[in-house]
Formats: sequence, C-alpha cells, structure tokens
Amino acid sequence: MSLNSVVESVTARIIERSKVSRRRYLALMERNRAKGVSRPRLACGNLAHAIAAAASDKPELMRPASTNLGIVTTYNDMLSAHQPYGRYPDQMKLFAREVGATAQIAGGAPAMCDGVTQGQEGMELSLFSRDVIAMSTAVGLSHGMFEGVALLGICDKIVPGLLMGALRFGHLPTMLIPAGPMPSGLPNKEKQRIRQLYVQGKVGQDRLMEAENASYHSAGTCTFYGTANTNQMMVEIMGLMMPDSAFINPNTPLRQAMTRASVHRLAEISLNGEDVRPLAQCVDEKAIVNAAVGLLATGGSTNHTIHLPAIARAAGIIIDWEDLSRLSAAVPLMTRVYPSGSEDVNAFNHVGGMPTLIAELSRAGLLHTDIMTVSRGGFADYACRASLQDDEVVYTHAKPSLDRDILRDVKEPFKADGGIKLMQGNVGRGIYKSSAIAEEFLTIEAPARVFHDQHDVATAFQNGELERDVVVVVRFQGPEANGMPELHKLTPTLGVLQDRGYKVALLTDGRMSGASGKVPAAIHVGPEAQVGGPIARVRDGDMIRVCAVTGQIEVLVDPTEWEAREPVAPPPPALGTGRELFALMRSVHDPAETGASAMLAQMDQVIEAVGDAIH
Ligand SMILES: O=C(O)[C@H](O)[C@@H](O)[C@H](O)[C@H](O)COP(=O)(O)O
Ligand code: SF4
Repeated sequence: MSLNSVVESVTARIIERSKVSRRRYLALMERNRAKGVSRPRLACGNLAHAIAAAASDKPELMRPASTNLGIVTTYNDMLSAHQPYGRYPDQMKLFAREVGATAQIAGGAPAMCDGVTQGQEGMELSLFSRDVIAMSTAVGLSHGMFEGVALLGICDKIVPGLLMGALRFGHLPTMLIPAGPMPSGLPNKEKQRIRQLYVQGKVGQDRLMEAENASYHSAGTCTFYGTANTNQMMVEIMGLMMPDSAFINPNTPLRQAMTRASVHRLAEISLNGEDVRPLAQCVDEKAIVNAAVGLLATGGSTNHTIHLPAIARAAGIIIDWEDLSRLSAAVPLMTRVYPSGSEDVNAFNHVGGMPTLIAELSRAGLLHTDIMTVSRGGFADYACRASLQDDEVVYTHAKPSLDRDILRDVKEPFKADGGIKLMQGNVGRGIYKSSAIAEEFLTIEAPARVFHDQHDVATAFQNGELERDVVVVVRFQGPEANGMPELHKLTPTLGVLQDRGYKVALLTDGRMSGASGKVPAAIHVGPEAQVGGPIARVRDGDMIRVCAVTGQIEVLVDPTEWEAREPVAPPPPALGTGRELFALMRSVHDPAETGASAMLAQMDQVIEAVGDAIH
C-alpha cells in the first residue's frame, strides 16, 4: 500500500520546516562521534576512575574495541512501573557478559509518579521534572565511557526526558528497555465509579482506599492507557525498543527473555557492534510522524502534544499542533482502551497489541515502514508477535485482532479521525482529545465559572454551586504560572455533574492526565493566563462554546467589550514542596505547543547563535 497522502504531506512539511535545525543537529552528532568524549579518548586517569570498581570487567573495559553499555536508570519505589528496574542493572551486566560486552550504570535520573502527586503540590514539579531527567541523562552519558546506551524508564515525563537527554548523545546507539504493565486489578471504570460515589459522600474513605488498592495492586505500570502506556506505544512504533516488548507483564519468563534479548541486541547495534544504529538516525522526521500516528490511532495521552514536540526538538525536528491536527483527520481511531474504552492495556496486548496495530496501520499506508529502528529486520519486525520458545524470544507475524471491541482495523475503525483536535478561538489555542467523549458532549455551550485553584472546584461542587450547565475555567495553571500541573482530580467531580445530565466542559491553560477521559476538556490553552493570555479575561457568567466538531473555543461576548477587558492579575506564586526551586524553569520555558521546556528554550538560543560554526 502506498503511503497515505496526508502522512506524506505532513512529513514533507516537517522535513522542510526542520531543514536547518536538523542539519545542524546531525552535524553536532557527527562532531560528538568524531571528536567528542569517548572511552578510547579518555586519559589514563579518567579511565582508571571509571573502572576502579569494575572488578572482573576491568580487562574488557581497558580494551578500546570492546563494547561497554551505559545504563541510565530511573528506578525508585514510588512508581509501581519503575519498581522492577531495581533488579535490572545486575541482570543486564550478566546478559552483556554473555555476548562479550560489559555494562555499567552511567547514572540515574529522578522519576515522579504522577499518581502519587496527582492533586498534590508536587504535581507542580512534574512537567519540569522532565528537563531535570534530560539533564540527568546527559550527566550520566557525559562520562563518555559507552558505545551503547540502555534507557530504563516508562512513565509520564520520564521517557520524554530520557529521550531528550539521550538525543543530545545521538551518535550513540540507544534502546529503551521496558518493564511492562502490572496484571489487571479492579477495572478502571469501577475505580472511577467508586471515586464518583466518594465525591458525592455516598461511600467512605475505607471503601475508596479498598478500591484504589485493588486497582493499583502490584509492580508494573498502571493498566489504563495514560501517558506512561502511551510512551510505551510511542517508543515501540518509533522502533526504539525490541519489537513487541512494551506490554509484557513484569516478572514473567517472556519479560526476562525480552530483557536479555534487548541487551544482546544493544551490544550488536553499539558503536563497536556489527550493525551500528545511532539514535540520531533512528529518530528522524519519519519516526516522529510514526509516533504521532500511533498517538492518534490509539487515542493516547494529550500530554504527548507537549512531549512529542519536545522530543522532536531535541533531535533538531520541529513539529506543531497543526501537524497533529492534519494527521488526526487522516488517522482513524483503532483502539478503545480505558479511558477511551473499558478494557485495559493487558486486554489490548492480549487481543493483538502493538504488532497487530502496527501491521494494520502499515498495510493502510499510515506509517513510514522505512525507518531505521533498533531491530535487525527494520520496521517490518514490529508487525511481529513475540513469544517464548526454549527460553528464547521468537517472532511470528501478527494476527488479526481477537476482539474488535478493543482493537480494530483501518477499514472499520471506532472513529474516522484520531480524536486529538486543535482548538482555536478568541480565548486562545489549545488541545482537545475527543476519543473518550460521547458524541452528545462534543459541543458544549454554557456559562463560565472561573477558578484559579483546582481544589476550589471541589469546594464549589460540595456547596452545590455547580448544579447546572457549566464551562469550568481553571486558569493560572500554565508552565509559567505553576509548572502546568495535571488537573485530573477534577475528573470525578465533573463526571458526576455530567452523569446528572448537565452539559459540562473544562477550559484550562493547564494539563489533564492521560487517564482523564469522559469530560470534554480544552486544555493547554495558550497564551496562558500568567502572561496575560485572553483566558485571563474570562469572567463568571460569560457564555463559552467548546466545540470539538468545529475546533472552536470561543467566549461569546461582544467583541468590543471582549477586546476592552483587562486580564486579571496572577495570584502570588506558591512556595513549599520544592516549588520555589523550579522558579528558574518557569521563567524561561517555551509554550506548550513547542514542548514547554525551559532547557530546550535556552538550548535553541545557543545553537542558533553558533549556527553552522560547530567545532
Ligand atoms: O498522564 C497520565 O497518564 C497520568 O499522569 C497518570 O500517570 C497519573 O498517574 C494518573 O493520575 C493516574 O490516575 P489516577 O490519578 O486516576 O489514579
Ligand atoms: S502510570 Fe502514572 S500512576 Fe502509574 S506508576 Fe506511572 S506515573 Fe505512577
């Protein structure tokens, strides 16, 4: 099947827009390879420090032609998804030795669990923690000891941060090694039902705690299709992990065999291996478009409308929301996984998972099948199912979906479009995910009720002030204001109002969780209130139209009056829980549409100043 014309034209538009920045990026990566720090170029003292504790690996590490894999780990016990990584480095060192290579932990990077911080002050550190993860990755890799890189990370800001950092060492072959989703517990819909009963005072804290523990019950990624699992989908469809490795449960024989196969393969593609695959060549415009297509086809997390532009920029590639909106019109919604459906990622994986999805999208010409990938056979390998045979991973061609209620084909998708919409109007430019919204709620026109703090919404609800059609406006939630937290704690409250028959929508310059779903929400609205964006002019009672059909976010106020209004002043900055440490990031970041990164904003200024004079 020939490449879909929209995919082709959007790819061409991205290549054209990125011509200069991509050329400079590749030139810098060539400079890193040819002249940058590397194990053979270290002085004796440098090398002695790096291998002092390496014990039996020392002789290999002293050999310039050997292969040393650098592990960047984001292990901690806060994220159930990352908890299995505690055991990975020691296992990976054994697997590396099996193929004559060595492995060392290059460094660690922090990882925030957005579930632990959801609705808490810590959530205001979440988005910018991604820059910290990227810089921590660079600190680890700056030792220059490695011919290949293994990134251990799964959740929200962590995979984007790891990739943003590793891409600045794009001369190195790099692979992400996942750990997989926890086995299914209490169904997500039931968890959500109990939460809605709780906010209505119909069940107590004990019942809620029991439901939450039954849902999040063991090691592994949470099983809803949120940002973490969207990361896994995206990395797989970009070919940056072993084929069909994203959604194998932790602590299973297949997971263990896949981790071992990943380390063996990484040694093969490393700089001294026989099949060198530098990250900078794996992550090109086509791979980025594949990630966007995967995001749209699966109704993935809206956070990737911020993360994907940031990852792309770290590779010298510039994408915008118009690219995503154009692709969305051509890419059908092929999966229904909670919150866009009732089943979870384990069910998705069971009925065919990534291999079936990729096979179907490739057949329809919606993916670039000529990207480099880390797999020997290239992108074709990603349309193959992994299984265990005599303790080895073997692959067979993907089969059609076993359940059309979860995973469909392009001919009969769930929706003709990818469900992520660019929203525009007199209140700014934002994003809307429609894949989880019932048709009847795609157009909401109702009076505004304005808040500056998400917790005040719950209070207004408890006081019975929201029992009506309402567009809840929560502003001063952008990157500059307070670090652009997720406002997912609003979901149960707004969901109850919707279930009571009211027309409800959310309008915010903040973010929502990938796990947010049923309530219409125009999010990432910019320019943000903190910089005087029009959302700062909205008043209680203004009629607002949020329409995913036309892509409209409009305050229905007389234009002359609207233009004459002054933006309200920002609330004072919040201190405590380390938020004051991130004032630096909040002061120099980019807007959401270009990735909301403080680090990249400054990086691009420096790169622009150097131009082509890379030395
Ligand atoms: O973007 C995401 O996918 C979310 O940040 C997710 O990682 C977060 O942890 C949710 O808050 C979990 O869902 P609950 O908060 O509903 O448990
Ligand atoms: S998916 Fe979210 S809640 Fe679950 S471990 Fe990852 S960050 Fe935490």
